[in-house]
Amino acid sequence: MTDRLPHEKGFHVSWDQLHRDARALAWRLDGHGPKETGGWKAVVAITRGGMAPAMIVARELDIRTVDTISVKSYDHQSQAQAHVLKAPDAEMMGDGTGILVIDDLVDTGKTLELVRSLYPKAHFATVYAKPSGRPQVETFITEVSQDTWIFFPWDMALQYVEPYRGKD
Ligand SMILES: O=P(O)(O)OC[C@H]1O[C@H](OP(=O)(O)OP(=O)(O)O)[C@H](O)[C@@H]1O
Ligand code: HPA
Ligand SMILES: [Mg+2]
Repeated sequence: MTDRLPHEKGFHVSWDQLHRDARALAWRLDGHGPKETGGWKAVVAITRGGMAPAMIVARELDIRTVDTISVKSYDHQSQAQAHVLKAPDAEMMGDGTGILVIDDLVDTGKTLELVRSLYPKAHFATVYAKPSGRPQVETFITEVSQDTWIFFPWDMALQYVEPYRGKD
């Protein structure tokens, strides 16, 4: 995973915004499933960040078969490696034809690169994308610059902030 400290900008996503963007992603994907499987046959969420977007997409597209894949990234002397901790149902996945793989965002693209190597015919969709990862994703909604850290609603809490014009 990319460290957020060197990121210059922050992009804060509320639940409401996430909901609207995930719905927009679903609408973009609607009707674009492959003919050989009669459209999209299942949604696979990349845990954990892909789970909320995947649920929203599955609801919008009326897909009730939902599975997960868990990918863990490791840093070996700055060479990031990833491996699968939990795979989705192998019989359902096949080569990925008709499967919609959903994640919250693509950053370097390493997570999707690994999943794509396992299911080359799947369709890869994220809500947000950064330029380095864009080649790994077929469909996304909003692009942010590489030096932007995206803050998701499940990682944030409402808190008091001082008025802009202070008391002194
Ligand atoms: O394109 P990449 O550089 O691979 O980064 C993107 C991935 O990193 C984050 O997940 P993370 O591994 O932090 O786990 P989480 O979803 O459980 O928070 C994010 O949810 C993506 O899955
Ligand atoms: O910008 C990000 N935000 C949250 N998690 C992430 N994992 C990789 N990049 C990001
Ligand atoms: Mg993730």
